[in-house]
Formats: sequence, C-alpha cells, structure tokens
Amino acid sequence: MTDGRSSPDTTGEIVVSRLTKIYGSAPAVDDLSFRVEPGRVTGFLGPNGAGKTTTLRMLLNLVTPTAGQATIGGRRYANLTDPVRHVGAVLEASSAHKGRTGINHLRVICTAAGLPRSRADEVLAQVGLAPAARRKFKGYSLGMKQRLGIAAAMLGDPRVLILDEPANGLDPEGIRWMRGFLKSLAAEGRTVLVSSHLLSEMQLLADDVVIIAAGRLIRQGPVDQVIGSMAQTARVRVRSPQAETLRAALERESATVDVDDQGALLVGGVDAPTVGRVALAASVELHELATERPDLEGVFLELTAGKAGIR
Ligand SMILES: Nc1ncnc2c1ncn2[C@@H]1O[C@H](COP(=O)(O)OP(=O)(O)OP(=O)(O)O)[C@@H](O)[C@H]1O
Repeated sequence: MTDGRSSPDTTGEIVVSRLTKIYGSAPAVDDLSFRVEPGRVTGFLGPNGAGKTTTLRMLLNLVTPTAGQATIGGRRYANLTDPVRHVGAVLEASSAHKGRTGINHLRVICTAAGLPRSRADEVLAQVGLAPAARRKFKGYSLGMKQRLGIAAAMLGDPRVLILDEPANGLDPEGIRWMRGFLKSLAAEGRTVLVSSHLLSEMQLLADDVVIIAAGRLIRQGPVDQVIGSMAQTARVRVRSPQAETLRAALERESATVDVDDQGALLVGGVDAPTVGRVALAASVELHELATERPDLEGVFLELTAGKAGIR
C-alpha cells in the first residue's frame, strides 16, 4: 500500500529513498536517502548549492525526480488526497496580494482548500500575528511575512511541517520565537524538517541533522551523536604555570601538543583524565583542564570540506 489514494499513515515519517535529480548533465541531488522521524526537529544542512531546496521541492512534488522517490507517511505527495491536512510547507517568505490584510490572505486559502474560515484566526494567534491581522501585507516586515507563511502552512493542522530557511531575515527575537514554536510543534508529535545554513542555530533547534554536500548524504543522526562522532578530533585544553614540563611529559605519552595565543596547551590524542594523571605523576600544578569538542559548525566544515564549493 504505497501508491493508493487513501490517507497516509499516522506516523508522518518522511522517507527519502535513492532520490536523484539531474539538471543537464550535473546531478543536483545524487542517490540521496534519509529518514525524518516524527516528534523531532530535523535540521537539513548543506553548503550553498548542496541540493537542499531541490530535495524539498521533490518531496513536495514541485520538481520531478530523475530517479528514486520520497514519501510522507508512506505516500508520495502527489498521492495524498488532501495534502494541506497532512503537510504544511514554507519554501520562501510568504507572498500575498499587497493590498490584502493578513487575515484575508489566510481566509482566501481556507476557502480554496475547503477549510473553515475560523482556522485563519486560530493560526494567526498561534504565530503571534493576531495584533497585525487587519494590517495590509505591504506593511509587513520580513519577520511578519515569515510568520504569515508559517500560519498558512498550519491552516490544515498538518502532522508534517517542511520549512526552507525559515530563520532568514529574522531578528534575534524572531529567531528565538521560531525556535520555541518549531520545538513545540515537534513536542506535539509532528514531523518538523527545517533546512538551514545557520549551523549555530541548528545546534540550538534540531534534535537530528541530515548533512548533505554536492547532492550526497554526508552524515545523519542525532545532533549530539554527529558531533560526538567527531570526538576523536576533540582536544584537551590545559593551563599550567609549568607548561613546558607538562608538555614534555605529555609528548612522552605520544600526545600532540599545541600552544594557543593565551599560553594554554591544546592536547590531542589523549583524553582529559590522562592529561590529569600525567600532570599528577610529573608533580605539575594545573589551573584549567577541559575537553574542547568541536561544535556543529566545526563538524559541518570538516565533513563537507572539499566535497562542494559554491555551485
Ligand atoms: N531549475 C534548475 N535548473 C538547473 N540547475 C538547477 C535548478 N535548480 C537547482 N539547480 C542546481 O542544482 C544545484 C542544487 O541547488 P539547490 O538550490 O537545491 O541547493 P541548496 O542546497 O538549496 O542551495 P542554497 O543553500 O544556496 O539555497 C545547484 O548547483 C543549482 O545551481
């Protein structure tokens, strides 16, 4: 039962399977497979031109794959009987008739989609735009347009939300709001897939990440695990008034030692307890001892290095 026109299953899982899109002779998306779980926020990351937007557009049946398929709740988007009730998508900042008010914009969509007009008021309140409901779209800030786009995506109360760079153009308060809002949707059991190049933001927002470069999967998994998988590149930062003695002792243990511009030792190849034991054995006094793990930004750059420039 994968191609019938009945309702999708209730899980809202997204499955991308060997998806490929070739423009001319170059693949924009190349044999890409990954899964997106309900109840979690999944960050879809990649350098410019990695193929994120093309993938999302194939998921939403806006671009036809060259090969492979993508399903939402077990169905291709094209086979969903009432897609607006299953999938909400925001691919770019909302556009609307300039002279139309926010509430009227949403009511028009409700009418076209066969949804009760009362949903327009509900979703405007949900995204915090009720005070601007009767203002004309042409007077909306970019942040308000983003909120209106999300409100439109929420009209059908979908289990699955797909957003392309939703934090674009938002101020810090807007970004904080977006983070809380998307997390609360995931906490309700919805599937939330968000593409972004704002890696530091993803580290705060996402439970899972899917990292692609040059159209191919680089890594996927829980954020902590993806960062943790790079733990071999973690270094220990240590400060001591007897830095040279400590350095010599560590090098005898085959550790690599660099000195940063504040005089702290950056030790590779051994963990923090080992550094502490070596210091104790050498009667070296320590003023600081900490493991420095790479953050998502560092992991991302390391994983995608050389795989894709700007295309
Ligand atoms: N309609 C199209 N015709 C030809 N090439 C295209 C088309 N759409 C995308 N591409 C190419 O496919 C590749 C992937 O583009 P895509 O927009 O999916 O990447 P992206 O990861 O979303 O990038 P960005 O972060 O810059 O938006 C790029 O090389 C792009 O130039």
